[in-house]
Amino acid sequence: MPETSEKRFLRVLNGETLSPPPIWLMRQAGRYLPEYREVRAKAGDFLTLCYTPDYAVEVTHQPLRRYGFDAAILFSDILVIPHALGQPLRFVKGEGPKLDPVRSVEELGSLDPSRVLPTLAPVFETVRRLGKEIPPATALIGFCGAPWTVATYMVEGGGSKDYANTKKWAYSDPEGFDRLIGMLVDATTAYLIEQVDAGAEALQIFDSWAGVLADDAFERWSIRPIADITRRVKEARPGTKVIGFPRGAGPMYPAFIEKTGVDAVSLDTTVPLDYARDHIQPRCPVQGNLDPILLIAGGQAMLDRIDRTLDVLGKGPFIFNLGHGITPETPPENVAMMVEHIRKAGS
Ligand SMILES: Cc1c2[nH]c(c1CCC(=O)O)Cc1[nH]c(c(CCC(=O)O)c1C)Cc1[nH]c(c(CCC(=O)O)c1C)Cc1[nH]c(c(C)c1CCC(=O)O)C2
Repeated sequence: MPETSEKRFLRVLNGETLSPPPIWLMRQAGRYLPEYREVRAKAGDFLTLCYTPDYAVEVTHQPLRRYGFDAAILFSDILVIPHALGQPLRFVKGEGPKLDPVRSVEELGSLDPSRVLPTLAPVFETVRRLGKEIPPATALIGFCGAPWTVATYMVEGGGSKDYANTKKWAYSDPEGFDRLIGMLVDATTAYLIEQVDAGAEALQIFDSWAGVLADDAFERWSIRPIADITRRVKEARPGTKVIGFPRGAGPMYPAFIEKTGVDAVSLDTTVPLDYARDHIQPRCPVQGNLDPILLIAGGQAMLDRIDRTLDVLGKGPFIFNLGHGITPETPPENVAMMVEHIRKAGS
């Protein structure tokens, strides 16, 4: 018997196969929901939303109320780590996050790891409150960005198309770049342990830009730091479940699972279902991977793909999710249709 509670999401992380599968969506709290936009307007600034437990708890609840998802994910952002290290960060409407870039070992001197946990205290308060307030059958997921993905924002100063500044630093001064990655490993490990202590029941590590690295660079800057974080969190808090999301890793998914020690992986949209069933699911429970744009299109195309996904992955440990975050253009009624269809198909 699994040693966890009966929460369906945790049972699958422990290796059980459930029909219908548990469901949650990456970025399930967000701008596609009018009630989110209302709280967002009240908070004014996005970071104020993340750092005000009253607001963050409320927006975490919103998708649960509508759809009864099997898991809640803490409302915060992967970029609170650079912000808490002291790197100036703002969210510009229509442009996404903007940071004052750090591009050398010398510039790392402006960052202060001792600020991280005190600055993030409101996030831990949000987790504590969610643990008490979410429905008893709903699991609570904590999260962080993976060091590589967070580093791309820190070095580029925001989003990027080619990650050229980050790669130039990494390739020309790998030891120096490792200092940044090491700083992120330390800060992220402490951040995740605090989330577990506050009540997070599983953790997801988002490596959204892992797929732009060649195999040796993927090994050094995606796998190795995630392995370090996973090992250290599990040593400090035995039994903690960790889900990895090496988006775009393709045929490197199996090596990622073996070498990082994560308990489950989130599959991006490009991972073929048959490949996932044959080469990934035998190694660990999987989560994914509906194209978020199919959720905008809706209709029969969406329902057909859901059926095929359930058909191929539903015979093993599987959590229904998207292959990447839900987008602001998604009609909320399509999400309702998706959830209803999955639950009907499995009952
Ligand atoms: C790369 C990344 C970020 N943030 C995140 C990632 C990894 C996952 C992924 O690849 O999608 C993760 C994230 N961001 C957010 C959450 C909250 C929890 C949830 O999933 O509901 C989570 C898990 C809230 C958010 N984070 C952000 C919003 C929108 C902010 C707003 O309301 O204006 C939300 C709801 C802002 C954000 N945050 C980030 C960007 C690039 C942006 C701007 C682009 C965008 O707006 O989608 C960085």
